[in-house]
Amino acid sequence: MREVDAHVAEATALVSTLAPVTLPLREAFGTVAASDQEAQVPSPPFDNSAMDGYAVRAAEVVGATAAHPVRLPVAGESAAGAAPATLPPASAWRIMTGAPVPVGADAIVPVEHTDGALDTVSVLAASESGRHVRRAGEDALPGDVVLSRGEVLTATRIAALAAVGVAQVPTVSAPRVAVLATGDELVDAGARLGPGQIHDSNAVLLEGLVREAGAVPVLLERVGDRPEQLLERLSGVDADLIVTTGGVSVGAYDVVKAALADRGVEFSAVAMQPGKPQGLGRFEGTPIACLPGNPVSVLVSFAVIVAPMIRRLRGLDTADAGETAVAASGWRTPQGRRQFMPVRFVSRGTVAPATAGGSGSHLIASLARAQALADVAAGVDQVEPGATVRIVRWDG
Ligand SMILES: Nc1nc2c(c(=O)[nH]1)N[C@H]1C(S)=C(S)[C@@H](COP(=O)(O)OP(=O)(O)OC[C@H]3O[C@@H](n4cnc5c(N)ncnc54)[C@H](O)[C@@H]3O)O[C@H]1N2
Ligand code: MOO
Repeated sequence: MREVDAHVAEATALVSTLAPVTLPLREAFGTVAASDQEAQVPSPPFDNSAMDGYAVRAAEVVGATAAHPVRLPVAGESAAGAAPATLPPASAWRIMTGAPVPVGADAIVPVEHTDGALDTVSVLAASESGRHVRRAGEDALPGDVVLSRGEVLTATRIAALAAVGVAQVPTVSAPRVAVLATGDELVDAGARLGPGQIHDSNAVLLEGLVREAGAVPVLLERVGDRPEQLLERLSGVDADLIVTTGGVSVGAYDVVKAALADRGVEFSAVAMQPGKPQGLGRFEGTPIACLPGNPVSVLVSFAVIVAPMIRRLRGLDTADAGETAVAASGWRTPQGRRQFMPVRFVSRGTVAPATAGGSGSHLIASLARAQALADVAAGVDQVEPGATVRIVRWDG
């Protein structure tokens, strides 16, 4: 049997990071930055008021109290969006939040600390230089790196770029991942089950997992156990990666294996449970991963093998996050195969098996509770309560 790490290394070697494209910010959500991005303008771009109130010279309101207000003529007013003004000596300037601080002013007195008058204002509290002034560049200066290469463009990062004057960004777009389920026994969700039939849950599982991993699913119409039909379905597919499920084992009707074994896909047994039978290679030049049909095996194979391929396509680091958790309850593990047990978090940092009946690879309904996988080494045959386990996730 092939070691898991060797198989994953072969899988990731099949793909390379997609060529960068430059996208306007609004189209860049979820893509990965292909280069560092620097601020083009300072943030804030100019000194501005943090409060609705009056811009003053702090030195001119020294000692102001409610009992002994300092009275200053109001020389003008500025709302957000106004051009910068100049504060004449011995006066105040009515100002709104976000408006430029007038030249000469060095403090803002909030309106609550005044009588709010429009002609001559009574200042009821002293202020100090710099109070309630948001300084130009205190957040970022031109040339500061706001986004680093390899970072995902999240809402906050896109907002930061917008603020510092970056309108478009070179990014690696979401890869297109084609998904194909196989099997004569499959019918769509909602269809009445005939004898021997089951609902196709792998196609929707993979479609969602691909999305959660930051890629775009391309759902191909399911095929039965006929190799010619499968070849026809895959021929000419426009995708960066193809993922199939089912038909890779040693059964008499293992359609994927029958169709692809002598067409550039290598089938092997990987020392993992579940997910032992696997295929990897290229179909018409496109990287392809052929996963087994059991639904839990699909989830595990995706998390362990396909998710790192998608990460590489996206230009993300494929290294493991190194997350661990403590087992709240124990479970048995198979001999000689590294186990990936679907687990749920019972509390922060503590996990228990998500599937009631152990690690059976058909327990799809129990997967609704799974939040991660616990990775248990091949040499371990029992996870004891309180043991530390490595955690594998499947999202991007
Ligand atoms: N004699 C042996 N039999 C099996 C072995 C073995 O080593 N020797 N390995 C077992 C293991 S482990 C796995 S995993 C499966 C893999 O089988 P296949 O990849 O060929 O998958 P199928 O036979 O097509 O399906 C397996 C199972 O999953 C169900 N299935 C398939 N597609 C879907 C779908 N889209 N949605 C829901 N469920 C699906 C299918 O009905 C089967 O029950 O082989 C073992 N056998
Ligand atoms: O390897 Mo199979 O995926 O155990 O059920």
